This record gives sequence, structure tokens and C-alpha cells, in this order.
Amino acid sequence: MVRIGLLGCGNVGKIIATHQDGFTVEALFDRLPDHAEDLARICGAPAYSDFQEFISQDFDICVEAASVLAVREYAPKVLENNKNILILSVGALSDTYFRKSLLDKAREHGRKIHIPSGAIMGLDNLKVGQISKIDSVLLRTTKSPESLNMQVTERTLAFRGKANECIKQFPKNINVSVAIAIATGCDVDVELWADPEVDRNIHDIFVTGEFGEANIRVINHPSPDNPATSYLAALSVLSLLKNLDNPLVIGS
Ligand SMILES: NC(=O)C1=CN([C@@H]2O[C@H](COP(=O)(O)OP(=O)(O)OC[C@H]3O[C@@H](n4cnc5c(N)ncnc54)[C@H](O)[C@@H]3O)[C@@H](O)[C@H]2O)C=CC1
Ligand SMILES: O=C([O-])CC(=O)C(=O)O
Repeated sequence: MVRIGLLGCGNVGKIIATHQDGFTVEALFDRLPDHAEDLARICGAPAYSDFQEFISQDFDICVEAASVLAVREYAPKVLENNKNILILSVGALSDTYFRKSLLDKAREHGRKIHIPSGAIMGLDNLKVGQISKIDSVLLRTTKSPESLNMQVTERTLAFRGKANECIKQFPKNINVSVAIAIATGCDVDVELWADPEVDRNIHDIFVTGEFGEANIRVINHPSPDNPATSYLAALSVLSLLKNLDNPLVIGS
């Protein structure tokens, strides 16, 4: 059974800790100690207020469900402590220097960095971009103004540009664009729309390349405690963890 340590005890953290299937939660950490303590009361795992104490516990993989800043601060330490890491706030890896240094550290310590599919579908086959030419990738994301911290009364373009710029402005909303960029190896074009008429998180992905064309539309339900985060993002972490020890590996 896979043993995990949970870094980030908010909305996704709670879903993970309350759906332990194929893994067990061994330790909890959050920059807000009461978040970790609340989750400890729910799931029974111990909460730590000191990161070094948390990372010294006996678990196989640290599951990050906190923030881009938390990845920058703690991911190197996780690997240095000889633990694998699952990174949901993958936007942190849009900084190529940071990404390279993290990969070097993973190799040095013989550890893995897992990036779940998060709030989108199709990430598995988008990896063909690493071996076959992709001509263009566009992600058009639509969310409610509330989840983007905006107040608008009509559909409004919040951002148009490249993924690595969008994540700087919306670190809690567009991690998916960086996951697509890493998977494909392409500079991803992003449009981020705030739409008062929608109560879902909609991701439209348009890809053209040597393989042909793909249009993928994911219409996500927001998760219970954070409308900016799709429920699918938490589910994708659960399915990754459930399959970690499975001898049958499905999807590329
Ligand atoms: N890759 C993807 O497809 C997706 C990624 N995400 C990202 O996943 C992360 C978790 O999402 P939610 O659980 O909905 O967020 P949340 O805001 O509900 O919970 C985050 C928790 O992490 C804690 N935290 C934040 N910064 C921290 C730090 N520096 N050190 C320790 N703890 C810290 C917070 O106190 C909070 O308890 C967010 O960064 C979000 O942007 C969300 C949806 C999709
Ligand atoms: O959950 C979503 O729909 C997307 C999201 O917040 C992110 O990629 O950061």
C-alpha cells in the first residue's frame, strides 16, 4: 500500500484524505496549522506544524495540493529527503531554471516527480509532441468571475498570451496550461475568459500537428470547497495514487 504525506490541507487535500483507496495518509502539513489539524480530526493522520518534522515521517510520496509558491519552497526539500513528489500546482514548473534544478535533484536522489492530469483530459496523448511535430496548441479556459477574483457582468477576456505568462497572473487558475506545455513540449497559447453565465470550469484544448487535429472540451464541476478548482483535479490525484503500485499501466 502506498503511503503518502499531504502538503496542503485545503479543498483537494480534504478530498484526498477522505477517499483513501489504494493508499494511506501518514502525515499532514499546511502553512495554516488549523487546516492540517482540522483534517487530522477527520482522517486520523497526524498534523505537523514543522515541515522538517513532517517530511521525516515514514511515507513514500509527498502529495502537494497547496500552491505554486509551496512547490518552489518545499519540492526541492522533499526530494532531498529521498521522497517522491506529486505536484498538482504544476505552474511552479513553468520556470525552466527551477524545473531543471528540480529534475536534477530527482535524478541525484533517484526519485520521481509525478504530474497528474489535473483538471483536463487528453494529457497522456499530448505527450506525442515530444516525438512528433505539433504545430499549435491553444487552451481556452472559461471560469466564473468569482473563481478568477473578478467582477464582470459579461463574458470578458481576462488574459491572452503564453502559458508561462498566464500562470504568473493566475497561479490558482491555469496550472493546466503548464501541464499541457510540459506534456507537449510546446509554447501553449492561452485565452482565459471570465463568464458570469457559467458555473463550471470549461477547458477547450485545440491541437494540430503531424498526428492530425484534436479538439478536447472538458466541462468540469467545481470542487466543493473551492470553485476555482475543478473536482476532476482531485479525482485525477486519487486515480494516480490508486494506480502507483498497479502492474498494469494504462495510457501513455
Ligand atoms: N494541475 C491542475 O490541473 C490543477 C491544480 N490546482 C492547484 O492545486 C492546488 C490546491 O488546490 P485547492 O486544494 O483547491 O486549493 P486550496 O486553496 O483550497 O487549498 C490549498 C491549501 O494549501 C495551503 N497552502 C498554500 N500555500 C502553502 C504553502 N506555501 N505552504 C503550505 N501550505 C500552503 C493552504 O493554506 C490551503 O490549506 C492549488 O495550487 C491549485 O491552483 C487546482 C486545480 C487544477
Ligand atoms: O481546476 C481547474 O479547472 C483548473 C485550475 O484551477 C488550474 O489549472 O489551476
